[in-house]
Amino acid sequence: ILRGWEAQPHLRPYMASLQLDGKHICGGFLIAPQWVLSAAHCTEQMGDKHFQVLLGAHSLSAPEPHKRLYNVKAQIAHPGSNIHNNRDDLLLLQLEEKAELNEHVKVLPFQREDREVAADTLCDTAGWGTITHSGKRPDRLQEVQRPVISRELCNHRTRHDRTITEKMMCTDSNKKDTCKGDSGGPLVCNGVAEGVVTAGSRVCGNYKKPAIYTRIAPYAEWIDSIMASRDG
Ligand SMILES: NCc1cccc(Nc2n[nH]c3ncnc(Nc4cccc(O)c4)c23)c1
Repeated sequence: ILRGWEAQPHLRPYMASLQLDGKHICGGFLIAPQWVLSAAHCTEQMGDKHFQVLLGAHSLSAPEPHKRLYNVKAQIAHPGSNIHNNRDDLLLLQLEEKAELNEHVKVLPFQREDREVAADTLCDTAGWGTITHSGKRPDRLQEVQRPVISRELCNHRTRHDRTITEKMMCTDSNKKDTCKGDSGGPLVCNGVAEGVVTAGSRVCGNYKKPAIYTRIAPYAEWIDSIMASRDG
């Protein structure tokens, strides 16, 4: 997160850190006691390693009472996701067991009605992604509030030039923005997860490249079918 601020500890108890060998790679969030939603592009760095999911954390390094690292029993990328574009950039992770829910670990509801979030709506996004262009990584969860921009503006020739589908949405990226390591985190509007951070052009903080999110509502049935099909 560029030009954001430290989140109030544990006020975003749905936040997950996807880690490889103890290193934060991507964000994610708890959508059910045993399921985390993230971005399919996050698996591009895995090689033959397996993610672990950190829940209940504010600091990545300090001991905290409700922090717990979960192994992943299954990880399902959306069948339409691929490395060449941002379409269907969703990843479902089934934890080895149901997360222990408490004040610091909670499920975040996601939008099921497939209706656009109005432009200028202020939404929140959070993550342990880089906080400077030089790639400085925070120890504690950061957050930022950004206004939604219309798909028409986001698709302008000088912005993302007609690559934003009706299954994506955008927020203004002037200075304050998501960045490397924030992929997979939620875009929360009025307390509901409307989108999942995707890297898009990977540019951060440049108003000419608005931040892109995979809208969740169009995928509600896919998400439900995967969760139901695995000892749901
Ligand atoms: N704002 C959109 C967005 C959301 C999530 C991730 C991203 N960026 C990135 N995702 N993956 C990446 N691998 C390498 N570099 C990256 N961005 C980068 C790095 C240094 C300076 C800078 O200005 C941008 C990214 C960008």
